[in-house]
Amino acid sequence: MPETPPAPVILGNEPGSFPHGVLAERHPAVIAQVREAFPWEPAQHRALDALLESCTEGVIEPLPADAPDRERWTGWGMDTYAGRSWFDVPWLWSESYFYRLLLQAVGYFGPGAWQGIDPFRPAKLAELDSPETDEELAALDDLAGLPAGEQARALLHGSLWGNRADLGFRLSATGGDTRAAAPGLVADDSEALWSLLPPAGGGTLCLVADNAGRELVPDLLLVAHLLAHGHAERAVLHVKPHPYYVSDATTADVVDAVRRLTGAGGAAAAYGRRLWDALARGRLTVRAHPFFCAPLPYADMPGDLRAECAAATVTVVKGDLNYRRLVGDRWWPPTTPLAEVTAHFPGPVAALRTLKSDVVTGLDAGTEAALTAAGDQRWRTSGTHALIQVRT
Ligand SMILES: O=P(O)(O)OC[C@@]1(O)O[C@H](CO)[C@@H](O)[C@@H]1O
Repeated sequence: MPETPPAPVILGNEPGSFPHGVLAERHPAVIAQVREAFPWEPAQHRALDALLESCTEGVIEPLPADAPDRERWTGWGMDTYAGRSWFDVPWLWSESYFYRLLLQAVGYFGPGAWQGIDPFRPAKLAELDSPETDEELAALDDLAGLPAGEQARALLHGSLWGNRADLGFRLSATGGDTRAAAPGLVADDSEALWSLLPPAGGGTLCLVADNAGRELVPDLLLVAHLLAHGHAERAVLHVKPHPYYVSDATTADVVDAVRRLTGAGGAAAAYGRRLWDALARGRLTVRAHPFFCAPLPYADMPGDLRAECAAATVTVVKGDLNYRRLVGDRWWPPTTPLAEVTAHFPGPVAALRTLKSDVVTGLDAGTEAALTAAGDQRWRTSGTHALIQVRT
């Protein structure tokens, strides 16, 4: 296969670009949201003030000497980027580091009384308790009467479009209208995914989760179905080791989601009980590897995680950020073959993602031409389009 030379890494330093808007507008909005979410103490308010000033006008500061993960961040490039503007370093790196410093500001890593308090939890719980979630769970009663194959396809699409319900995405003007009509698939390799996961096929599914709440619930429903119908004998759900990108799922969010299901009526409760049972029997495992909050592409995955993905029948990566990390956060021409940019990945991999950043690969030439003909490039970032891509 011909090698495509690596495209330029995306930075946030071009005013008017989507990445620049995230750094200049979304991050201040996230700080404002966090500030209002809890009755913080003066030291936390001062730290949030300092972070706001740093991330908009200042430079990247290293973690404090006693930060528990300082060494890890040194290995992830902190010394290289310290002292530089947030806008001039790889966008993926500055976004990740922003969330790390936000947790620092509110005392998440301790020591102290605020250790382990998730600053995004009120927003996540509000979403989980929303009437929209009620409606989505009630719809499961209608699904129950359909043949298993149709249920599987509906649940796959539920998981895919669940990625639109992204709390961080709703915070800034640079995001699109998440209720926009006429969503479209720009690539659909779902048949390849089903051939990797046939009914009664056994094997292990790795699912790299993205957002909590209205994305994690359909992800869990899909996993419950795949386990119940033997598409996988075992599933490993990879979540974030700590709060990240506003709504990313942690273990606590998995617990909240499963309890939300078991506490609901009808078919939803049956899914919840299946998941509860699968966890108890070791058929479903939750993992929170530190690399899932790393500011690096999956090409740099450490050996233990590589081995896990290599042993899986398929690894399904959810959402926009995981896609950026899978293919590399670069200005790829959209027709760059997916097989080339995912050649590093240690086993079959599937991406389920709504498009919320500029990165896209693996489009066929006709699709790209039709999308770009309109002149409006918002299909890349507005969350109105989605893809199911598979590299076997
Ligand atoms: O991974 P997710 O939840 O689908 O999306 C994450 C996201 O909202 O955050 C980034 C900007 O902060 C973009 O990559 C994307 O729009």
